[in-house]
Amino acid sequence: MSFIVKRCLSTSTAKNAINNVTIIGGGLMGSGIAQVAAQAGNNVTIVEVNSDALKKADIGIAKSLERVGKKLHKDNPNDAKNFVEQIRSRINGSTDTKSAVQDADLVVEAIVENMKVKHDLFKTLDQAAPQKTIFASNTSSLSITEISSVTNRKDRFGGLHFFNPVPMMKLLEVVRTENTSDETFNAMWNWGKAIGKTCIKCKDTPGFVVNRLLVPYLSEAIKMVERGDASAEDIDIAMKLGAGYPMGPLELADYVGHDTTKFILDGWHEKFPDNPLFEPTKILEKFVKEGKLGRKSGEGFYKYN
Ligand SMILES: C[C@H](O)CC(=O)SCCNC(=O)CCNC(=O)[C@H](O)C(C)(C)COP(=O)(O)OP(=O)(O)OC[C@H]1O[C@@H](n2cnc3c(N)ncnc32)[C@H](O)[C@@H]1OP(=O)(O)O
Ligand SMILES: NC(=O)c1ccc[n+]([C@@H]2O[C@H](COP(=O)([O-])OP(=O)(O)OC[C@H]3O[C@@H](n4cnc5c(N)ncnc54)[C@H](O)[C@@H]3O)[C@@H](O)[C@H]2O)c1
Repeated sequence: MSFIVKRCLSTSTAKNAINNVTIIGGGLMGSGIAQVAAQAGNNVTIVEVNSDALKKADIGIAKSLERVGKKLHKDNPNDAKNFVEQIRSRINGSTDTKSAVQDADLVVEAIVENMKVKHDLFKTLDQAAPQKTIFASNTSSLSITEISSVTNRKDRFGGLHFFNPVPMMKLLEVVRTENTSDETFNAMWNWGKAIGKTCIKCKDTPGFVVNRLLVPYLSEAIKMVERGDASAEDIDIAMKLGAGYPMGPLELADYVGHDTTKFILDGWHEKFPDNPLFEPTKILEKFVKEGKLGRKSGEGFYKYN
């Protein structure tokens, strides 16, 4: 990843309305979104809070691309290496939000799940980005309408909700608000298809489709551990072997990140206090307080090295 924002003309995506994509936040999700966009031929800029965070994103992307490259070029390590380098060369890093959106056709926000922090960011972005730029949030649970309310481009604003790990998960939820124009929705939808995802259309309802079903399931599994109904390991084995899920719910909660799940549940509990599905869980409180955020911090229900 180059640390200087420098655009080059991409011929492979000339027919596509969206060529230049800026991703704000290069964490778990942002780095995956940057990777798949670059793999599809987009010029990508990742914005992070400092150069260490950019370096971490770059390392994560390189590791993930190596796995993809090995599969694509099984018999030719040189081609695999070139593949990784070619995709990485399309990704730039920046710590300057304003200059990083100057040429953007699309900005995808993937920062912390907190309305105030997202509002502060989008106010800045709205002033800095050209009129044509479409804004999208990768929020897991917040209202896209509410996030967009601080901008003057509510018609050019929607949700693009990816799944973790982005390079492997095929789904993209494309969310439109009452204000999202047809043109914006179609551009987001076509971009989703161009980067290889299967898109579904969602209204701006809490959790869209997947998280409205998944988060209460994860939360109930955590409460089962709290109640001592079964161990984390046994619950995970049960759901893998008894329900055919690729990961058990506690493994998956570690994978998603306990800070993210806690933000989602807290937000919904505040908005819908009578819904028992959104009641806070003691284990999540404790994990987040202790910095045990799951796989990304090295520990959650399980330990990772
Ligand atoms: C909360 C949010 O808003 C919404 C969400 O994101 S909810 C979370 C949604 N995600 C899920 O439910 C994930 C469920 N888990 C899975 O689908 C699978 O366990 C998994 C794809 C993550 C990993 O698969 P698994 O078989 O367990 O492990 P592993 O053998 O390491 O990987 C399988 C393949 O994926 C590839 N892979 C896994 N992660 C990868 C990554 N980050 N980059 C590139 N390739 C990757 C591996 O190279 C491997 O490829 P191969 O089979 O061709 O060799
Ligand atoms: N974790 C998941 O499984 C998942 C899945 C889908 C959607 N989401 C959503 O995606 C968003 C990001 O989640 P994540 O898991 O990638 O979080 P993360 O903590 O891994 O990454 C967030 C990144 O944003 C950076 N950041 C924070 N403020 C910033 C700013 N003002 N400018 C630039 N960078 C900034 C942080 O340094 C961090 O690296 C959240 O809204 C979350 O709800 C998460």
